[in-house]
Amino acid sequence: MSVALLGSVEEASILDLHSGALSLGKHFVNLYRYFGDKIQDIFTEEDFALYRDVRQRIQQRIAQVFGISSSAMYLTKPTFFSRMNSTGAKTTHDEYWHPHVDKVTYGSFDYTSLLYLSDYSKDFGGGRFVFMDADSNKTVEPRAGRVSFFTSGSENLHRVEKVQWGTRFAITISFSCNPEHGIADPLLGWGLSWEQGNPAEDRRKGQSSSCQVCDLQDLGKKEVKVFDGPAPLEWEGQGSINLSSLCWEETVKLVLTRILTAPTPDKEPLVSPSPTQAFKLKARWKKFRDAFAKDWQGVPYGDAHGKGRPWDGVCNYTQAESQTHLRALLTETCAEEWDRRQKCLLRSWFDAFF
Ligand SMILES: O=C(O)CCC(=O)C(=O)O
Ligand SMILES: [Fe+2]
Repeated sequence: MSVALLGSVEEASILDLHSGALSLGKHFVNLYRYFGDKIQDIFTEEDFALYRDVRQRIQQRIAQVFGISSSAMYLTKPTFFSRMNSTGAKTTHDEYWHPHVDKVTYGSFDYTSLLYLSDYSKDFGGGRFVFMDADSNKTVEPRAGRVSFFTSGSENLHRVEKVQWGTRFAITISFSCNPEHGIADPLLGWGLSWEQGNPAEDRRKGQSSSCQVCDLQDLGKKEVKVFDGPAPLEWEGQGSINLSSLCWEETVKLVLTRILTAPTPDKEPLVSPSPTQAFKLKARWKKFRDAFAKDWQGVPYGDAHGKGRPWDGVCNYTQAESQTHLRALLTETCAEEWDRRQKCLLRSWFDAFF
């Protein structure tokens, strides 16, 4: 399976190796469920090893930069490849450009990392990542091999500019400090034993799921047409999969491989902590809360950004509810994480090679 597969429909799309979720037009399909043991024609063990090694390398780097123990970080979900292009979003879950806080959107995230797989201004235009800061926005230009990482709370409100042309690939890999939110690395074998359950899902039982597995299971019952060759026009948007595109896009694989083999250079962090940062951040919490209320005035949060994004289960509430939730989150974070967070660098990035 592949990032290239993401190219089979013309809008923003995601591929989650953990759950097997792949967005196709207005739907999600579960690749593991769909392909069963044929998944071995699509993915290889090496693909999964590559993904796992990149994940480990990013995790170690985050731990090092933020001064925490790598063993206290747990891979959490959703973790996914994304593909964005300039074609208008077909569903609200494609609307990646809204300002958001990952902790609110995804629930379990404590640290977000984004590994970019294509170059701003060469492979695509627009599509820069913007930290929406109180004083001024700070922008990260995606570059193949660049990893941007940051704490997932409201100190890092952000958005992605709309992609103007070309195609932008990235992987979102996120970590939780709560072992309860941990998931295992994806394994090729999951595709073979999907019916017996997915170990990562089992570990999350009893927890409000932010993943789309339920939707996928429903979708799994529907017919998805698989064909070889170009998609007949009338199948477009009907969840068709082009088998000929089911291979790792070579450039993407190359980038991942180069990341693993290159030494990690020491680079200045994108944003350095300052003595006054703690004060600024406290103001930031308030500003965010106010901005949040204004931005989403009259818009049920779930409709605009939650229900439309099946992996955003955590956001399926109204604006008033989301504000209550956010307030609770702020209080909780202030109490439990504030000290730790303000001691940390809040953001950093490195280029894995170049
Ligand atoms: O792809 C990116 O640069 C960021 C995407 C993002 O903010 C998200 O998925 O939460
Ligand atoms: Fe985000």
